[in-house]
Amino acid sequence: MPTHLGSNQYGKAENRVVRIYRDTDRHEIRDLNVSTSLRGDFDEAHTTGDQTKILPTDTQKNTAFAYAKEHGVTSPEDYALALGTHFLDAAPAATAAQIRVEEYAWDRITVDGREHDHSFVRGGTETRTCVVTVEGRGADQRLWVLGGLQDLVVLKSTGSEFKGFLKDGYTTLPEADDRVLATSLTARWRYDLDTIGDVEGFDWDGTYGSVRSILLAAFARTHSRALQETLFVMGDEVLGAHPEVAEIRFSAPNKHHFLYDLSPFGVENNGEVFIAADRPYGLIEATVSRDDASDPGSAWTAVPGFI
Ligand SMILES: O=c1[nH]c(=O)c2[nH]c(=O)[nH]c2[nH]1
Repeated sequence: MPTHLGSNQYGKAENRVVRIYRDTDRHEIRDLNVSTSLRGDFDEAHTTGDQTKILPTDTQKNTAFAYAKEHGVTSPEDYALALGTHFLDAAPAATAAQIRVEEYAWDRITVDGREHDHSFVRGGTETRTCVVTVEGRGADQRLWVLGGLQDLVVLKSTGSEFKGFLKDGYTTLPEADDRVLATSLTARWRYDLDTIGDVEGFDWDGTYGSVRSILLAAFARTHSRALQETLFVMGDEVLGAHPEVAEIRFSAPNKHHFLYDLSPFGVENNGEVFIAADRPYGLIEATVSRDDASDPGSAWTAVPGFI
């Protein structure tokens, strides 16, 4: 039976790299989950068993740790760009490298009103993410950077409605003038590197913080007629404030909060007691792009969970 090898990639997933900066008494911590992946001319490794062109995943792991010291982790994006570029030099058969990073937040512990120098408490459920893709070498090299966050859990206790929707014989959902709106937001945004220009000097951390703040403020301020509308407003505001962001994609589970029926007990429930259902959930996904956004190229190739 004739067969052939289709698309493939390989690398080391989920290297838990923790970099501590301890040059002064006030330590800094970057806590990362790093996945590396190479694509290219690796057919023989699969079809004949010849591993000559394979840079082992173990070597990729070692490099991820070594680069945390040799290059440093000033931001996930800067570190991932250095690592991705390195792998194209190290593995001649690779045509592209993809580096995916999740960063876990640590906040300083406050003791007697002062932030401690070297003690931290894990911050929230959310993680910062980035995906860097490096393709080609030398003058033909192309880079793509996605910033992002996942599991940013937000809720508004009013200022949300859902009504006027299509109804058929299976519709039971009542129209809601005032409901709880909650989601665990995942967002990824694509940076336009031509607009950024100086990739090495760019303030990746500051931009991440600004995008996150805009998303939260837009969620809070927008009177929501649907989660779909809220996502669009959030994306539109990020693009309005950040010319260096070409597009933003969202995946947002609608974490339903249903009013609990207390009438059997003769108790009035005036929008005060809800049951938080964990499944099923509505899953709302959307992309907001600039009309003149640059070509996404390989930015989204093999990025899981995105339309
Ligand atoms: O914001 C919402 N969007 C929907 O598409 C939808 N569908 C639904 O049942 N509830 C909601 N809420």
